[in-house]
Amino acid sequence: MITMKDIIREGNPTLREVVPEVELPLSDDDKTLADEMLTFLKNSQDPEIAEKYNLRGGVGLAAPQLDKKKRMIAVHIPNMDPEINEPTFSDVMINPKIISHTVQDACLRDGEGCLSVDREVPGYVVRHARITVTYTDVNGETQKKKFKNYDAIVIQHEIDHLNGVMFYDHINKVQPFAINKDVLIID
Ligand SMILES: O=C(O)C[C@@H](Cc1ccccc1)[C@H](O)SCc1ccccc1
Ligand code: NI
Repeated sequence: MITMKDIIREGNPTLREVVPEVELPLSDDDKTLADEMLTFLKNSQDPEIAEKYNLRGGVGLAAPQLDKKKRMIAVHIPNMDPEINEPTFSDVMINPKIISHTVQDACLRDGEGCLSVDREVPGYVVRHARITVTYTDVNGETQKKKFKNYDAIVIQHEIDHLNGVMFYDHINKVQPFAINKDVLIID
């Protein structure tokens, strides 16, 4: 079971590497890794399990955060409507690629954090408002999906991890909350 001790922190050079594609068809080890990554996110969102194992809540996790140099990310985004128990999106994305995006940008009003960063870094993290992503799923099927709003932000945060990019790289160093007027602010 993945716990916080398995997640590498900023300063580890792996977080700054562009990691290679996952070889297909998936090996048994990679299938196990994919399953464990998604299970970590579900555990981290379960109050009892998270407390028992001292897990930080996460909606996304990239293999390099586990010191695994592979282009693999897990995403498990709960529905904001507490009445709806189903996540808005939950999958492991292998060799994900943003094939198109809007000119319009977006950012989270509250900024971003990272399981590999044990500090607050305030500021707007400006990203594409909507993206189209292709990836291979754990069954070897090619997927092409469109994402917007929070889901698009999370997936871009995770794909950044495959390219050695940290969320604070996107924050304006001089004016962290300066954004141009047509950037969509997501609550
Ligand atoms: O470190 C990671 O990659 C996982 C991040 C992803 C993320 C953070 C902020 C904005 C978008 C994506 C964790 O999910 S950070 C913890 C968290 C948990 C719930 C909601 C927002 C952030
Ligand atoms: Ni992160």
